[in-house]
Amino acid sequence: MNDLFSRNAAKGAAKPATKPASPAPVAGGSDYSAKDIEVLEGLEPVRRRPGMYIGGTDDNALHHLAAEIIDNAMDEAVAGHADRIEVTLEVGNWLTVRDNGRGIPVDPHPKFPKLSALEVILTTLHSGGKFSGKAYDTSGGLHGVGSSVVNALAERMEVEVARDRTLFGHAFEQGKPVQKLKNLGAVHNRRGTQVRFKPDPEIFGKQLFQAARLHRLCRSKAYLYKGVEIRWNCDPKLVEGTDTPASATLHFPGGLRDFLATSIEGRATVVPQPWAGEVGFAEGAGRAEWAITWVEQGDGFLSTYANTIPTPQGGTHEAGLRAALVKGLRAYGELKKERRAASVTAEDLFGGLAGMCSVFIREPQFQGQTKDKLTSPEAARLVENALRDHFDHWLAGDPGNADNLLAWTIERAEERIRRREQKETPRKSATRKLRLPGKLADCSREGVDGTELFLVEGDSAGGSAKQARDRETQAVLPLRGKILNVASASADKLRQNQELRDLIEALGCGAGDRFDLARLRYGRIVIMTDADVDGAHIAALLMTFFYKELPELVRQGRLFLAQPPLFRLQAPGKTVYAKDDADRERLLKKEFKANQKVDVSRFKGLGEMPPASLKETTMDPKRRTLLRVMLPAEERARTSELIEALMGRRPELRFRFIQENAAKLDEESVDA
Ligand SMILES: Nc1ncnc2c1ncn2[C@@H]1O[C@H](COP(=O)(O)OP(=O)(O)OP(=O)(O)O)[C@@H](O)[C@H]1O
Ligand SMILES: [Mg+2]
Ligand SMILES: [Mg+2]
Repeated sequence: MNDLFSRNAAKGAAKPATKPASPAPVAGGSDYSAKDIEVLEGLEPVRRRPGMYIGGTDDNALHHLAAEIIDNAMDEAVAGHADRIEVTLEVGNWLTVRDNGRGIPVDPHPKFPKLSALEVILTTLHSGGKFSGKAYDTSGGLHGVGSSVVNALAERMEVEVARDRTLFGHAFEQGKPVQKLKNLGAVHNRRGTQVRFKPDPEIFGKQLFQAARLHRLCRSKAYLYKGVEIRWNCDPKLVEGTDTPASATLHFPGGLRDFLATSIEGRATVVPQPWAGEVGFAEGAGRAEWAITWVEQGDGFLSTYANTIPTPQGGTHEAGLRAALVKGLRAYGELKKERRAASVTAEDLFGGLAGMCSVFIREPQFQGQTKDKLTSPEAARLVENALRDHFDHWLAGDPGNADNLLAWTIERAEERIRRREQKETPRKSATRKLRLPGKLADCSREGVDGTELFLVEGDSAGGSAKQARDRETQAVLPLRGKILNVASASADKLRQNQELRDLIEALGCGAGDRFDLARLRYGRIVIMTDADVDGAHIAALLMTFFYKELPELVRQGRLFLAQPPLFRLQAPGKTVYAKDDADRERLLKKEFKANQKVDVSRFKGLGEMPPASLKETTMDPKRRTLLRVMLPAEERARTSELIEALMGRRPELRFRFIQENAAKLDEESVDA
């Protein structure tokens, strides 16, 4: 090690050097000098600043420890030296990872002859066999940091290496060796490395490894590399009452194609078969594997990996994929003489994309030790070139597929352009002169895009909704009492109704003949009434009002129904919400154990729901489901007739209108 950087050298040098040169301390100043500069040695920096190495000390950071050790075993497998990895989680937060690879070298290290290579690897940062590319070809490890960081942050770590028919053992606590490397005698039928460790509660507090999360990690690793079998095991107590298996053999010769199939199970896709394949890069620079499709509704996802390391923040490989797809689709559009294809952007094509892309490259560069993003510059070009060709062939080979995808993407592009135009009519300038009803709690965002108006029943529900909302984008208008039955009321009578006048004022777009969609002040209008018969009636009345007075707003898909739950089911450590009786029975069976005591409460109204629950279940765009209210084309002509029939004379039919028609007509779940 370099003496210049050792702590004592720094201290020794500091004293004589600073005295003569340091000026007299000024008032309030400090005497800040070289003696204040610390140089941490060995693994101390890891314990002092875990964030730099594992991104923090939270749940993600904790699980990153497991990923580091599993990644090392995967590197050994991908290099062709191991084909089996066993991952075992015990009660007490002990995790064991064992592979049948070459085993970490245990011979004395040339640079530190008194230490085994194993000890050097585990007690020094930047020690490893992946710097030169001689021992590994396309490894996920590259810094020589991972296993030593885990060791530093473990209360105890026990390593066993089986090499040349001999078993060796070593043990560490908080990164410090507590014994010498031991020869544990002869072994047969065993080779490879086993690392067993327990994260240090001094660093991670009471946080524990979660079986579900580790199982998922193992599963994705097995999908990413067909040449490995991962045996997952955990104490059955840790997965009681959950979907996670206590043991599983994970081996997927179908690779990413199968991974995608299980990940989108049951969702309708734009193309019947995914675009999937595998291709080597030019000049043996590595390879890529991918499986990609597009979901018709809701958001998609894109998971990218480099040398089996997940890269949630994307990076250069993802940029290459984007470029290949966007350029490929535009070129196809040109070929088909579809002018509108030129306006397609990555956003349009990737919003509903669902898929995975995994690359294996030499000497990858990542951002930081958590490796959330690939930064190797050459990856963009390698991926784009290799995938572009393949994508072009796929499009040309199945015009049915390709035309579907093109039409779907163009539709999204046009929707995006429309949204942008709306946004350019700024909210406040267009509406400043408007009178707004006093009880409207408006949102603060300028512009219409992304904003919502919630129509709620009564002041107490209004109060809850105001606390539960996102002030920036969500406005709340409480409507008092039953609004008029609009189907049988005359236009004059309608205009006199205070509640409806307030509603039209808040919307800003006028009604009837004076309706102008461009002046609508919100992106979405959401009817949020109690989950009972009265609530359904009010919702039906409001929907009728919109059909009659602002039909264009409905036609444009701007009207929605919120879906508040009716029941809360609670047991220690678990809360779920049910939307009706059937749902409650289903959840009781599915979510809780047979003999468990579950506290079931029924919400009398939204006003009774704690704002946090209302937010979580009904209002938060990330977690709720909304129903879009729309009439299918063939029903549109009959709209007024239909409404007369349901709302005019026969009140007993009212509830059916919302229950059946609203559910089966063109509504779709959004935000899901
Ligand atoms: N399961 C294993 N089998 C064989 N060798 C291993 C194993 N685990 C670790 N090693 C050796 O120990 C070295 C150090 O591992 P460590 O995780 O600290 O760093 P790295 O994998 O090289 O890089 P990174 O810090 O990016 O993970 C590796 O380069 C490899 O030579
Ligand atoms: Mg590593
Ligand atoms: Mg190391």
